[in-house]
Amino acid sequence: MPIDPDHLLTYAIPPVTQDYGPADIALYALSIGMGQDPMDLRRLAYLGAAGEARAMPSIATVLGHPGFWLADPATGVDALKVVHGEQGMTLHRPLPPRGRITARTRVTGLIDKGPGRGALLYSEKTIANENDAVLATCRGTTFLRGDGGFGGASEPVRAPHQLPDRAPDHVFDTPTRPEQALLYRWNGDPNPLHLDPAVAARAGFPRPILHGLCSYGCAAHALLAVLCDYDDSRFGAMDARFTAHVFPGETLRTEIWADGSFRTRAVERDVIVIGNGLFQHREGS
Ligand SMILES: CCCCCCC[C@@H](O)CC(=O)SCCNC(=O)CCNC(=O)[C@H](O)C(C)(C)COP(=O)(O)OP(=O)(O)OC[C@H]1O[C@@H](n2cnc3c(N)ncnc32)[C@H](O)[C@@H]1OP(=O)(O)O
Repeated sequence: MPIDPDHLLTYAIPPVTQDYGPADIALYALSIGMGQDPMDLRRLAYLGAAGEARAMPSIATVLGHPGFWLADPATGVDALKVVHGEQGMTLHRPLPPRGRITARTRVTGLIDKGPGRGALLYSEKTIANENDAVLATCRGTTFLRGDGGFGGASEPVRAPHQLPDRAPDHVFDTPTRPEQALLYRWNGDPNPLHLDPAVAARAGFPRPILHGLCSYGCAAHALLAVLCDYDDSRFGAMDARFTAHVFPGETLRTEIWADGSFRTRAVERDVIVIGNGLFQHREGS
């Protein structure tokens, strides 16, 4: 049954209010592979190893996470075929290490790629503090592989950032662990595609794949290290496209250019898994 674009475009995703603190931000940092060097105090700052933990900027992508709402049969979406296509975020101010936030997620667009090609669902999440000041805005593209050809518009699509045509200036490796997705899911995405081999097989993968937002967090760590010297107040915005799946246990190598362009490679298979990346410093930092 084709999806009903009007229903999806107006689908009411409930707002999420969340109290978070040191345990949540440490879980997030561990689940994106931070803390593997127990001698590096700059990384360990994000785990609260010495003093209060700092919030990794990319935790904005999971704070107030609405969950895997596309699995609701009322959306009409073939949830088994859903993959995360693109992710962006802008931090308007540094995220405090603890607090109460309210996240509001809404669908902002739906693009029909045609029968057999899929559809793109654009969404936006804003995170506000108790004074209603917006801390961060997150932008997502969900690739609905099984839902093209519903008769919708094929424009406008977001143009992906073009990377420089020269070798990167820096590389930063993050080894992931075979059980990475089992830990990462506790940030709010229990999609069985990442956990259950039978579900992964039905979706067309030989084994469960890593959450896109986990790979995104690994890349954010690389950008924080290389371009911000672990100072989260300098982290402004980050946009990227998920170009191929990642298997937990692979090493993610983020290749970074001085202008903020980046991409991430799964080293063992030599496949670009995040492409078209663009990082920006916070204005004035
Ligand atoms: C906030 C949102 C939250 C969403 C959460 C969802 C729940 C999560 O638990 C799910 C996950 O985390 S899944 C894991 C992470 N994602 C992935 O592994 C997907 C990796 N990418 C792919 O498989 C393919 O690129 C694929 C399948 C994406 C596209 O592959 P192809 O079909 O081969 O694409 P191609 O033929 O090259 O291009 C078709 C048209 O689509 C555009 N496009 C390609 N990749 C895109 C992408 N990643 N995002 C957006 N658009 C994309 C192309 O430009 C092309 O457009 P056009 O026809 O206009 O040229």
